[in-house]
Amino acid sequence: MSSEKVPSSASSVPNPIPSSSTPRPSPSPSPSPSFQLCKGVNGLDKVILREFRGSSAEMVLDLAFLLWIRVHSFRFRIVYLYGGHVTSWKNDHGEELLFLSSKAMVKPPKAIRGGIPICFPQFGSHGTLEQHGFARNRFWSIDNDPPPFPTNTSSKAFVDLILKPSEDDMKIWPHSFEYRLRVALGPGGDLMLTSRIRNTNADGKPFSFTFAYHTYFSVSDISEVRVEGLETLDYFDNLQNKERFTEQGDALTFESEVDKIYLSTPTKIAILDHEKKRTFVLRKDGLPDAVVWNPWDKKAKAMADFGDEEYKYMLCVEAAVVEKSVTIKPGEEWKGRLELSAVPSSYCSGQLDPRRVLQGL
Ligand SMILES: O=P(O)(O)OC[C@H]1O[C@H](O)[C@H](O)[C@@H](O)[C@@H]1O
Repeated sequence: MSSEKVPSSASSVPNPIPSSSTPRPSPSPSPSPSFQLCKGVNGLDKVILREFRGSSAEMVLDLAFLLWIRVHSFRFRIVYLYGGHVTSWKNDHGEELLFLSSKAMVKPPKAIRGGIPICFPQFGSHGTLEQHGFARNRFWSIDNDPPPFPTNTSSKAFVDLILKPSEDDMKIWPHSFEYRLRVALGPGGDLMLTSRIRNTNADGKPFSFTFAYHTYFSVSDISEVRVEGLETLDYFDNLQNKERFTEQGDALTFESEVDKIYLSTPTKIAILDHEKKRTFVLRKDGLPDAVVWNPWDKKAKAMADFGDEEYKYMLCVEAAVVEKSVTIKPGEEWKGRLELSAVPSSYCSGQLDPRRVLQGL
């Protein structure tokens, strides 16, 4: 298992979100983010993040706990505190890169259909909890006091969220934890999610969990999409009683429903969208498995929060820990990181060398 455990850290960084709603000028250029909290449209609280080199990010917190981030006025991500859920990620041309269903319900207790739901402490039905655990339909908070991140993180536009279990959560999953999620935008527009989950049990007991960043990518036409990096790997097929098989042949292509959990996957996976001439590259750390899901037509019709034809325009490739659950003792922390980039690709059938994509050449 490649999950990463790091010891507890006592130090902390200054509170990045001023408690007052009064506009606060940014401090002079510094390598750390500067913040401004003021009133935005309709009196909504707005947090503005600025980067040293002039780019900026805005976050708007509305009554429904909407958090909106904008960088350079073009690229932006929307993160709902409901579910700690990223619902939008756009490139410099304003093109949306994540799929969000037109029928998505942004209303508890239903998880939002699309974007990047967080599956924790259980992926799928691999346990006694509700499908995909409860993190995706709980209200998270802004983390005012996150422990420091390694200094090599180049991103200056980020937000830290935190989830702790409620008393009701403890009844269904009797473990105390602190789940810290940092959502960051890299200088090139990359979207980076880092999860740090700490066991804070006072009874000395370890706990185990499974996990996934259930990322819905927006694609032009599912029948024109290839996934590279998973060929020849073993997988569990959820459509065949979770039996284990080995993938044969080249890159994955799609012509019917798929719901597979690939095991011991490489740290880099590429999704090539032939029609859009775009390649998504996933880089992951601490997340050995990868789930590939498309409900196709029949299941699409059976889902109330998903359009009948929308399966054509999405593909989930989910960086995950499923086969071997993570176990952490009190005081221990697990870290799982996902980095997404979208790069132009000049893919023409038969001309692509998968190694070039996977090696970023
Ligand atoms: O409908 P949801 O609970 O959001 O789950 C949507 C899908 O998520 C994952 O990809 C699972 O492997 C699928 O079995 C499941 O159908």
